[in-house]
Order: sequence, then C-alpha cells, then structure tokens
Amino acid sequence: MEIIQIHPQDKIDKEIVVALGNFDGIHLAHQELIRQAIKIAKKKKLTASVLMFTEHTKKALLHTEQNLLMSRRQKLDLLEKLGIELVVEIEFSEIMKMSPEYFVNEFLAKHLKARAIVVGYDYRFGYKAKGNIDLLLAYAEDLGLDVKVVEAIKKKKNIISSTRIRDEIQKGKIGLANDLLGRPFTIQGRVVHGKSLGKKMGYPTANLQPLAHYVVPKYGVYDTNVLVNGHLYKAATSVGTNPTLKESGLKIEAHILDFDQDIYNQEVDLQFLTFLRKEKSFKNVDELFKQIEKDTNRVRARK
Ligand SMILES: Cc1cc2nc3c(=O)[nH]c(=O)nc-3n(C[C@H](O)[C@H](O)[C@H](O)COP(=O)(O)O)c2cc1C
Ligand SMILES: Nc1ncnc2c1ncn2[C@@H]1O[C@H](COP(=O)(O)OP(=O)(O)O)[C@@H](O)[C@H]1O
Repeated sequence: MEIIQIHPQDKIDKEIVVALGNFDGIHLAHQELIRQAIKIAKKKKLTASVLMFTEHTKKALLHTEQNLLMSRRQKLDLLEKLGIELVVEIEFSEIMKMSPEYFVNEFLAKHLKARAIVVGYDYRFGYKAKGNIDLLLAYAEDLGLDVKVVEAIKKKKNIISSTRIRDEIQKGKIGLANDLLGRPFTIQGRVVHGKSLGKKMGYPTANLQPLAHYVVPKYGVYDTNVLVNGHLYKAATSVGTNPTLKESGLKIEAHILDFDQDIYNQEVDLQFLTFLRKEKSFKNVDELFKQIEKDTNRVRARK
C-alpha cells in the first residue's frame, strides 16, 4: 500500500476510486465502504484509495480531547489488510477551506483524478460542512463521476457509528463496542516506569503511555490480551487513577500472565475484551493485591 502526503495543489498520476470519511475505528460500516471501493476498483481498473485527513502536528500536540478509537498507524495497517492500495493524506485545515464545489470539481476530480467516489449516507464535505449527498450527486453527474452511497448499516437496531462505539467504550460496554468494530478495541502504548510496587507485591504491571489520544474506557478492571513482540498473552488490566494509592492522573496498567520479561520502552498492543469490575479504593495494599489475584484468576480461567 502506498501512502502519500499532499497539499491542495498537488496532482496525482493514477486514476482512483476514493472512499471518503474520517474512518476512526474502521468499524463494520467503514469496512463495507472500503469493500465497495475495492469492488469498483477491480471492475473499473482504478486504484482503490482512501483520503485521510491529518491534523497539523502542532495542533495535534495541543489537542486536549481524548476520543480516538485508533492511532494513525493502526488505521494504515488495517486499511492495508483490507486491500486498499493508496492512502492520500492531507491536512484537515487545508481541506476545511475548500468550497463544496471546489472540493469535488477541482480537488477530487482534477487533482486526485477520482473517477469514482464511495461515501456513507450522512457524508458532509467542504467549507463549514455545507456539502451533502445531494450536492455531491449533482456535481458528480455533471462530471460523469460514479458515486456509490452506502446506506446506514445497523446492528442491534442502532446505526453503527464511531460516536456510538466511543460512548459504549466510555460506559465499559466493551463487548458491544468490539461487535461494532469487528475486532477488539486496542490501545497501542509504550511501556513506561511506574512506582515498582507491582513487582514487589508479585504482580508487576506494564504501565502504558498511549500512542494516540484514545477514548478512555470506563475506569475499572478488564480482561485483555496484550501483543508483545508478536506474541499474544492474556493480561489483567486496570484503567483508572489507582485510588488506593492516592495517586493522581490516569493509569493504564496490564499484569501479563505467565510473563517475566523486561519490556520497558517497548510498544505493545492492548486488546480490551471484557469489563470485569469497577475500580475500588481498598483499605490497604494487601487487600488491593488480594483482589488483583482474584482478577488475574478470572482472566486465567477465560477460554
Ligand atoms: C488487575 C488489576 C486491578 C487493579 N485494581 C485496582 C483497584 O481496584 N484500585 C486501585 O486503586 N488500583 C488498582 N490497580 C492498580 C494498582 O494499584 C497498581 O497496579 C499497583 O499499585 C502497581 O503500580 P506500579 O505499576 O506503579 O508499581 C489494579 C491493577 C491491576 C493490574
Ligand atoms: N508479568 C508481567 N506483566 C507486566 N510487566 C512485567 C511482567 N513481568 C515483568 N514485567 C516488567 O516489569 C515492569 C513492571 O514492574 P512494576 O514493579 O509494576 O514496575 P513499574 O511500577 O515501573 O510499572 C514492566 O514494565 C515490565 O518491563
């Protein structure tokens, strides 16, 4: 899969079919859009592409909201796995300024050489999101562009959306979120140093520094898997502020079962499977670690 970063004036030299959207999470409905794009690409001999909006690095650093379902790396890896051939990245601030007409007639049709477009039923585009599906269809007809609009896909009577998945994760409904994603919600993070109390008490934990501004799962303990160096291990994971220890700030820590390696500074993938219990403030550290033992046993018992 080829990845290119462009500015509004740049032109690309391939004729493409382009799937449009933000694709945070690449959930089941996003996956359908991507399948449709690939189908059209095969039929019309076009390059199967996705247009991705990036944030200016400085702005991304200032970003205070924590709501992403995946990092850029995770998105690119999944798009490649699904069969996308080209990802075109452009800064959102540059797209935002284009009028709906310029976005379709100039940017998509001329600069990107889009010959077909795949969008979801509620797609908006252009300056102040003024463009909608009807407008897109009208411009496309004049240009002779093929447009495939994917209807709203539902699961359990509700439309699948990134917003809905974020809400479920924040409520601890990981099972449902994973059903809508079509895979486990996964936080990528680097293992950093904590207070080293875990090791002393027989339950070392890998403290994760997330690699993106992920949505934060409901505080509590989760049954998880963790991918370390290509190996998948079971792990009992805590998300929260560790109230027993009067700590402050968010901590995501995984006790990996049957594991005894130094993994400081390594990047791992933490896959959330089930919410086990709420975070609690225990009377003392011994009580806390008795409970951690029980949590670990529940994870061990999982098939
Ligand atoms: C499975 C598991 C469950 C946890 N549950 C709680 C909890 O309910 N309340 C709490 O204050 N801390 C909880 N923690 C966090 C521990 O306080 C923390 O992992 C421990 O103090 C070790 O910290 P360290 O990695 O900085 O050494 C839990 C940790 C794990 C691994
Ligand atoms: N089973 C395990 N689960 C998680 N981390 C482990 C495990 N075994 C060894 N480690 C290593 O030990 C570190 C955790 O030990 P801990 O005492 O909790 O230290 P810290 O407070 O720095 O997180 C991890 O970052 C990792 O390098």
